[in-house]
Amino acid sequence: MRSAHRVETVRSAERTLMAQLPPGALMQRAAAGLAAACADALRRVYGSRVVLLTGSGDNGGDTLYAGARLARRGAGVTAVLLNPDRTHPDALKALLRAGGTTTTPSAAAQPIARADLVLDGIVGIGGKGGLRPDAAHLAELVTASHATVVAVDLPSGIEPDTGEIHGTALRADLTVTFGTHKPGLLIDPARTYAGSVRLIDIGLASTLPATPDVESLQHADLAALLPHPAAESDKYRRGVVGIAAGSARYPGAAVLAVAGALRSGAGAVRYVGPAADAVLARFPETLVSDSGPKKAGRVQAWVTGPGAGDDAAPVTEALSTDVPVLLDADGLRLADVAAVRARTAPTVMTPHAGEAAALLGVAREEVESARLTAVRELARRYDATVLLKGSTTLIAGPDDATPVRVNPTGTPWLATAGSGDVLSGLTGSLLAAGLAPLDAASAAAYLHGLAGRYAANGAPTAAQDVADALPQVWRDIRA
Ligand SMILES: NC(=O)C1=CN([C@@H]2O[C@H](COP(=O)(O)OP(=O)(O)OC[C@H]3O[C@@H](n4cnc5c(N)ncnc54)[C@H](OP(=O)(O)O)[C@@H]3O)[C@@H](O)[C@H]2O)[C@@H](O)CC1
Ligand SMILES: Nc1ncnc2c1ncn2[C@@H]1O[C@H](COP(=O)(O)OP(=O)(O)O)[C@@H](O)[C@H]1O
Ligand SMILES: [K+]
Repeated sequence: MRSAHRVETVRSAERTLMAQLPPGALMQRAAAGLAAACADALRRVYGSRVVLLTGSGDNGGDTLYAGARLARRGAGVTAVLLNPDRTHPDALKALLRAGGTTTTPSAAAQPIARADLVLDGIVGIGGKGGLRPDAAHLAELVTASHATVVAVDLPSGIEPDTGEIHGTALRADLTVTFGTHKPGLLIDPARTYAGSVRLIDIGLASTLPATPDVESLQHADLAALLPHPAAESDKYRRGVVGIAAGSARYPGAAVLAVAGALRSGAGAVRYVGPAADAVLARFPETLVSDSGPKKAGRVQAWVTGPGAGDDAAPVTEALSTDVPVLLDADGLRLADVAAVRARTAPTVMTPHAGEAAALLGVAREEVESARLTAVRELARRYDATVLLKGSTTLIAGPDDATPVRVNPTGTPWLATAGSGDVLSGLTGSLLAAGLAPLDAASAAAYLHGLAGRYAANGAPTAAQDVADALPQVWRDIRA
């Protein structure tokens, strides 16, 4: 599991750790890790040209100490001081002793244009809001240069706790972060500003709380979560997933939801709705029932909503059962908030940003720019597990104390019609297999993202191909 902690939590853990160590020890650990990462990025340090964008806080201090280490190895290092009077004094002395030089923001254009490497030490976890004008000007010069950009702790200008960006932020190729990930490094829009992220161990794990604020499943977590049939399994023990989806107008949504469910570990898939012929033509193994969800026979989880059009009946009926329900697409609009809140079994909702915006009564852009706030608010309002789809898929449980999950595997190739229907069936299958709602939804997002990558393999793909790639993803994870 990859963990991320909010600034307040990081600060408190740092205080506890610092009290156990000699003064400055943490900053030296950070600077040593940062210098090593920069050396890797440069490949050859001796003779390279390095520019340090230096703010007046400890983020600037880390940067100057790392610059001193690079200067001692033969790099030509120039520090651009945004606030010369308030620059970290000891770190500045160390740089100058190592042979580094300083300059002002107004004279920074030439050194930045000639740099091989730029370190962004303008602001770290002490930042608020977008970059101020002089720092924003430096960010423009960096964007126009060919230098590799390494952000120190975070790309300056992003909101560390949420991944929001208000104004200008600096775009990095690599972010070297200290002690723990910060939520903003994992969540869009800020995530794309961070480039690849390298975590430096400064000993903080010993003082951070065990429960992070945000977390992200990794391969090993998936391998442990995926259901696997045992010797005594039968189709009911493996889980029967019910799909109440599709309409005469949108039969394809039902077919794709069934496709996702069949390839995700359920022992059987039951279908109810007007698209039975289309479903059977493609998947003869589906159990089709003429009645609604309540009378369809044994089912351990229902998926409802994809392609439903305006028919609220199957949605309402599925919600009235006492098994987990996945609500997607039209189902989100057709479901009554009070009915969802009143359920005793879990509900998982899977809106994209547009659907989430409609449910929250805000503009789509508001959801996209503040994903963490939106997913938490929906989970709270509906007392449900909410999976917010998009460039970074987030999953929140109804309880605020539970970390929000961020899916690390997504790919923009998944932005293709019907891929969300595959995800619904997939999630339903994992719910039917007995996974807890947060695990089912985050494991499904993980599998779906990888299946999108496998299916696309660098070229356009379609939703059916994503479903077809699921078994190979499954095999690779279990291997
Ligand atoms: N604590 C530790 O043990 C360890 C901490 N470590 C490091 O310390 C960093 C945190 O340092 P920090 O607390 O000094 O804050 P920091 O991020 O440098 O920012 C403060 C400066 O930014 C400025 N500023 C603010 N907003 C701005 C904006 N929008 N645009 C432009 N400027 C803005 C603000 O200006 P002011 O408001 O004071 O005028 C002030 O000068 C952390 O990220 C990590 O790198 C590591 O060494 C490991 C051990
Ligand atoms: N830019 C993106 N990057 C990664 N994944 C994306 C992106 N855009 C969309 N997706 C994913 O593609 C899927 C699209 O689902 P959805 O919007 O419901 O489409 P549909 O309704 O056509 O099935 C979701 O899993 C979503 O997370
Ligand atoms: K920074």
